[in-house]
Amino acid sequence: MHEYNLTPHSLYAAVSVGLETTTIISVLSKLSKTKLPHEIIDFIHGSTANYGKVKLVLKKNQYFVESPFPEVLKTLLNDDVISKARKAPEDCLGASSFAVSKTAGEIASGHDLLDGIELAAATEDKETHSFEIDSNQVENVKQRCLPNALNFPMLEEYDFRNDTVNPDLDMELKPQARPRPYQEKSLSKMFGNGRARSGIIVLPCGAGKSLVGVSAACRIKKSCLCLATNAVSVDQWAFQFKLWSTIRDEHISRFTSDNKEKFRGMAGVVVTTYNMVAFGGKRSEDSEKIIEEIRNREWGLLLMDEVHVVPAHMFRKVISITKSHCKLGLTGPFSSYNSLV
Ligand SMILES: Nc1ncnc2c1ncn2[C@@H]1O[C@H](COP(=O)(O)OP(=O)(O)OP(=O)(O)O)[C@@H](O)[C@H]1O
Repeated sequence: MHEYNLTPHSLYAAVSVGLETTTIISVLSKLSKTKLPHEIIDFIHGSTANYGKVKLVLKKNQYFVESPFPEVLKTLLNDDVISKARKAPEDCLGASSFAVSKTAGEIASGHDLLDGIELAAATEDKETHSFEIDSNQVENVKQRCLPNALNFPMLEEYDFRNDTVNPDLDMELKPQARPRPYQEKSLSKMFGNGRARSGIIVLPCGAGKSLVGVSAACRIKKSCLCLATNAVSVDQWAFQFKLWSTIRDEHISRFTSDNKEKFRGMAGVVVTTYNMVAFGGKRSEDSEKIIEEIRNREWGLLLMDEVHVVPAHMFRKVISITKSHCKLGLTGPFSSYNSLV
């Protein structure tokens, strides 16, 4: 007998991979022996209603919390962690004002998770309100927005096809690279609505996580920073990129203590280790230049190998040092959970 627990978190996980409130309810009703109690239906509605109302966006190397609903931003700013993470607005309108842009009524498109009136208002106005947050605080702000706290889970989707700011990378999957059905399935969850969703893909050892990572990078076609746990893994990843994709040699580089390669061109793939990025001590002149380049660039994809073995403090550090539109973690099944992560 299998027992499943319906929690705000499990429902958030479901909507974040594209399942809609109505689908969740109708499938549960179909599978249920008895009529679905009202409390359960209300619980599902309540747990999924806020998804999509708040978005985390990277623009010109700065992170913004965006929403078509200024009152939602005000609610978030009532929270201590978030209000401290907010960067002081540059205008003189004070802390209660938000930057308003006219471009992003699209926040609600593809989701039937906002109710009709809200949705109409959001798309009609095409007005988005936002405030900037400190990049070092991004992970803390995200945590505060989760269902067990303020319950406005932040949507992190990268509309890479419409990103005209960051240069494209000429990189395709080679014809002989044919992702297996389970690899394709994990990619389709990531790219479900034509955008790249951040998240973690869990596959068993030897199932071919590298091809999944390389395929994701080939779909996004923007600069990609790939983080591995050690120098041997860095070499393997660089090899896998060349094996499966058409990336040109000059567009891929390794950054380890032994190999400090630079890529030429506007966009490229850099493969390095968590340690190289997070290292806080004195660096050689060469390393300093490369790390500056890593810090200053807006990465389309941050590909993180073996995320389950990376300690939380290091994970936070690399996330705050590097600015990326989409973050993809790859890992094996969590057989022994690392309590630090
Ligand atoms: N779709 C595919 N078609 C052909 N070969 C594949 C495919 N996917 C993976 N492979 C091969 O399977 C092997 C294992 O792949 P990979 O090293 O990426 O696995 P992994 O999940 O990273 O394993 P580990 O957990 O040990 O790191 C490699 O030799 C790879 O070339």
